[in-house]
Amino acid sequence: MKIRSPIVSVLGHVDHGKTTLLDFIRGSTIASKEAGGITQHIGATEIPIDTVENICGTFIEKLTIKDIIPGLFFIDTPGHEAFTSLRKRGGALADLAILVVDINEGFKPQTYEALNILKMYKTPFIVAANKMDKIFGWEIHEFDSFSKSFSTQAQSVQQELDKRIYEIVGILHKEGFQSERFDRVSDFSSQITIIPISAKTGEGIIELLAMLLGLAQEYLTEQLKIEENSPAKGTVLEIKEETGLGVTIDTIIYDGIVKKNDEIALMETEDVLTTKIRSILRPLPLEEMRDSKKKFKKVDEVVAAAGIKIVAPKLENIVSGSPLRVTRDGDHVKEDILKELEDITIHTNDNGVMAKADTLGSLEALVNLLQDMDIPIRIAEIGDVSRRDVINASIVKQEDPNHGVIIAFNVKVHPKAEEELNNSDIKLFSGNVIYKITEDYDAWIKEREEEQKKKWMDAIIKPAKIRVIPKLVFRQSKPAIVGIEVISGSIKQNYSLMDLNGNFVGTIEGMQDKGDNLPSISKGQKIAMAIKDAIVGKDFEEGDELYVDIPEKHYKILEREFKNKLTEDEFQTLNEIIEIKRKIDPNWGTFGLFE
Ligand SMILES: Nc1nc2c(ncn2[C@@H]2O[C@H](COP(=O)(O)OP(=O)(O)OP(=O)(O)O)[C@@H](O)[C@H]2O)c(=O)[nH]1
Repeated sequence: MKIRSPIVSVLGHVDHGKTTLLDFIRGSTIASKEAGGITQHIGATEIPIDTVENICGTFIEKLTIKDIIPGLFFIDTPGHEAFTSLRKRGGALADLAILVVDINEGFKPQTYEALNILKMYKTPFIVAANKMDKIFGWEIHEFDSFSKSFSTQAQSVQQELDKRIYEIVGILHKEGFQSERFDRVSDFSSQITIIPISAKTGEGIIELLAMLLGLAQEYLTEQLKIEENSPAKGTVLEIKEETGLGVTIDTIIYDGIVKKNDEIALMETEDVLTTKIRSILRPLPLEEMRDSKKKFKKVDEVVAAAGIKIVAPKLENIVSGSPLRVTRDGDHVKEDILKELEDITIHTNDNGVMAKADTLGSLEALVNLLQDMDIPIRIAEIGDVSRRDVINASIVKQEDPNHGVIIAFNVKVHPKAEEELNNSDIKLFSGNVIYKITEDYDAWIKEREEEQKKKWMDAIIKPAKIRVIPKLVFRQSKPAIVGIEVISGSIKQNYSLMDLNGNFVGTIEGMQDKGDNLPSISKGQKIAMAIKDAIVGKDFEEGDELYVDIPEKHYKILEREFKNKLTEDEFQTLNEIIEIKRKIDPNWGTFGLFE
């Protein structure tokens, strides 16, 4: 058994300072050479524990974990990519996370997204409230601890900082987390720690590093134990073509050992690949890299945690985020990986949306989110949007218009697919903020439902009443043409009319005002109406009030869906119509048991 370094990922909204923070941590440690500096990995930087101790001094005296872990392993890919591509089965690859929030801007869309990812994977995290040096009046004390620097600030500056911290506390509370500024936290296992920092001046970095160690001690002692001699497990960060080497994979190994000539299993878009490692490459230390063109050193074996470049045949179709497993005779690694691929990509719905994402991890995040929203998924795939995807969506759309769409996260659209999209009415929801994409989709569905309702509403015969104006009979019959006034509601051609006793009077053949044909009329309008099949003096008289005859089915839909959309006088007229109808059939418009 060996204890490995905790893997730490940095997340946050664009420009809130993730890269600057990582650079600062790296830079300050490169500067302190006497402490042994840092180890470069592919996609990661390891800060040896001696260095962390040197920086933090008395801040970590009480922690015992510093005596057993080799260091802190920071993942260099900042942002949500780090999380969505850096996964291991059923969880995030990162053991800990730093959620960077610009203290002056607060939470932004990608901050929420990062928080959701942390929730999904249940990753312990701290909040770095960055750019505190930008608070008006802040006096910079480079590299100082937060506590020291804060104590020298003017009272108004201190108050302003706290005000902003409490805004973050408020938001986190809404998101289901208790949180506090780190020096006021009473229970580290239930409260999220907020550390005000400046990634630019280095203020507060001491506490940030100390707190990461504290968290590691609180949560991770078991998780960090690895078996040095077990076959390695890792995650593919990136697939890269390198001159002279061909296609290579940048990989983080989080457990076990990997050796040259080992057989490894990896995931392709639709299958599992096994291949043999030709060489393992590690980046050279920073100074050596500057002097020579060579960036890597060949090594024979590597033990977790490590970031390495692997050279092997047939790596062209590996997906980023793929698990990497060293295989040994007779184990089930291949089946395991295939099962994992199926868990994420196979969906049994005949009708459902098409989900596309760039990496396995981002596809998993997208699939999870869609499932949480009860959106059925027909196909989930890694890769850019292709013409075939658009055609597939069109097929679904014929059956199920709401789900004949493509929801694409962090991928491109092939020119052929673009063309196909332009020529069809398939909707593409795409972008690089997952929950913004799903929100847009949701909004679109709601809009469609409203439109649909409006169409229904228009098609439904609604309550209305007219009065036949005396002395305005233009024709007695075939059709009867009389002057009328609409007393309530609105009326369209082809509506049927009934009298006060529910007797059928005739069907409206046409409506005219000053020679213009009118498709519909509404309350207050006086017009000439042609009524088919009716005879004035027999079916109705001058001065009569006539009602629109509402079919029972329409009434039921009105009652169920649109009652609140009726105007007051329409509502009154509806009640009169019900009364008339029920004089003939007491059960008219009542709902049966199975409706
Ligand atoms: N004043 C001040 N500026 C900062 C601080 N941290 C970052 N910045 C500046 O903010 C800008 C964005 O910082 P980055 O580190 O690139 O932000 P990021 O979150 O990595 O952004 P992406 O990599 O694009 O997602 C840069 O101009 C930084 O110099 C800070 O603590 N104080």
